[in-house]
Amino acid sequence: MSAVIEVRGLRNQFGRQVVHEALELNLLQGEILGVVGGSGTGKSVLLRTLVGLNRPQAGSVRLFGQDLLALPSGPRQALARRLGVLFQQGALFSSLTVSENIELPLIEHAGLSRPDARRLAALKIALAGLPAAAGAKYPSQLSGGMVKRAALARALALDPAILLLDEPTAGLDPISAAAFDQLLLTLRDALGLTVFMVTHDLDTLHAISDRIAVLAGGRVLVSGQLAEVVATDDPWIRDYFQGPRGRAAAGAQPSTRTPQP
Ligand SMILES: Nc1ncnc2c1ncn2[C@@H]1O[C@H](COP(=O)(O)OP(=O)(O)OP(=O)(O)O)[C@@H](O)[C@H]1O
Repeated sequence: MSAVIEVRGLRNQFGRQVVHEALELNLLQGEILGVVGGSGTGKSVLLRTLVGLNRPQAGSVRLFGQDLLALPSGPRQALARRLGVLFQQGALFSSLTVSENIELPLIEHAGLSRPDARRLAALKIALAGLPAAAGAKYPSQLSGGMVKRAALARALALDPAILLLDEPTAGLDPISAAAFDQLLLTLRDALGLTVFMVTHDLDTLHAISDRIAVLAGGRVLVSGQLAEVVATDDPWIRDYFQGPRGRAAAGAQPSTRTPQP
């Protein structure tokens, strides 16, 4: 399977703090990759680097074979538009309705007229599993789960090839989180998306990830299918996957899962 994102020799440093050192990662076409690691291991910084919001000190990020960091700003922004991002807090504009939040990139980047953008926004709202009436609401009028779906609808606005999600189920109750997991799986299958998902949610990892990458010590300690990762001899991995919550998540999963495309 081909890699749609290839990270090589990545170094990120803030002052004296080295967050990533010689980090290597592949995101494979059509997969859902779960990215885990202890707090502060640089998962969000990695996501921000992949979408061009953080410039690393060294290394390369190839998106669809093109070196993101070497491109001039115009082509770099065009390339980055093939990525849909769901940030940790949703990051919707609070002064705009849900529909207006989705219309904005359609008008700014795709050059659509306001009426066309509104029609397309309504489709994205439905795609994210929200009722049509949610379009006229402001983010503050939505539940946490609805905010996540609205942010997902916006991330899907420009028909991205890759979705990057920062803790998509954080703060959701278990039923809403499980519904969100299933939505991601459905969208991946229906739209042929590739998904990079930072998460602490063990249930999500078990339910929908095809592969898992574990960040530790500034690099990807291991990446592979769940069984391979769980078998890695590392204290953090053992505590994380085989602690009480890890065992509960493993026990809660049905024995069959949608196979990887
Ligand atoms: N712009 C920045 N300036 C300085 N330090 C930063 C910046 N962005 C991130 N950091 C630092 O980099 C480290 C990694 O941050 P990051 O948010 O990527 O961690 P994380 O793995 O996503 O953590 P969590 O699981 O708690 O969300 C942290 O110590 C953070 O303080």
